[in-house]
Amino acid sequence: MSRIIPASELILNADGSVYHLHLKPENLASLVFTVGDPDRVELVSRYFDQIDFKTKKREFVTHTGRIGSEKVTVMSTGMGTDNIEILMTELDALVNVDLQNRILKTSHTPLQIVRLGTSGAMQEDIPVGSLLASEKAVGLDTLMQFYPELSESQEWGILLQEKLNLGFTPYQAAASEYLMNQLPEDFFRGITLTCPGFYAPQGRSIRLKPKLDQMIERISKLEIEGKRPTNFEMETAGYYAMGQLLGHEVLSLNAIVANRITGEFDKEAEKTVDTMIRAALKSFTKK
Ligand SMILES: O=P(O)(O)O[C@H]1O[C@H](CO)[C@@H](O)[C@H]1O
Ligand SMILES: O=c1cc[nH]c(=O)[nH]1
Repeated sequence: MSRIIPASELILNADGSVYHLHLKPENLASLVFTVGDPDRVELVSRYFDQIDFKTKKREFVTHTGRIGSEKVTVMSTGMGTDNIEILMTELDALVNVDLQNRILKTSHTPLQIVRLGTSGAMQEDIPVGSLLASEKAVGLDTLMQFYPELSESQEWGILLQEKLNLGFTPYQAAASEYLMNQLPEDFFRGITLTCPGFYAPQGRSIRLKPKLDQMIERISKLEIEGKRPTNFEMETAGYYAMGQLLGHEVLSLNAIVANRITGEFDKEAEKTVDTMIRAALKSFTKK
């Protein structure tokens, strides 16, 4: 007999929707595009042929509709891997838990989840305005301290711990090869550092000086099998790790809006994000 998940663990709203996302199973497509910024949701759904469902709770804004005959969802997550843990757990519950009876379903349904985010490059030859798919992501946050060990090798986490003298081992997880193979060649492929903050955790200094001296210089020169860390953002490692543990296909795409070596910010960031959105819709939908 399957465990009945208590009401305090799998929290449902009065209408039967999952607690934070405010979605019911029928509101979700199996292809889900995610964005950090709630205002970016409509920049994706404006390319849908029809929108059948819209909802909003906290930073989680969802539009579900169709491109041609294909059902597609776009939703926002806000910033940080703590939000990604909620997103991935509740998306998974929508397809893999019998919400009425509060038991796990006996068959597993995988989702395809594609992040459409912004990011800062840490290599000079990845200019602002370019697009990058994260092959692997290394999490400098503590989320994976609370979940089972990831099955893949953790060489980047171990190297970063050693070179930055960290008191913990960052975790590492990879993109879905299935989704990556559908992406055009003109996307850079890279090793993404997922940081638990935008300023000091990404080597930025406004009034407070980051504790890690020369962080960007130290990280950007690291190399494993001819590959170097490429970019900073705040969610990808959480997506990849949760996707791996829960059995979903996940890919993170990054519009490079900052270059941390040249000090530039993309003057046409909105255009770069739109180029990424259109490339993703073309690659992952049938139309
Ligand atoms: O543009 P989004 O998708 O929010 O992604 C990036 O931008 C935010 C920081 O400005 C972080 O969430 C980071 O991961
Ligand atoms: O430099 C950047 C740009 C966007 N998002 C980040 O997290 N970092």
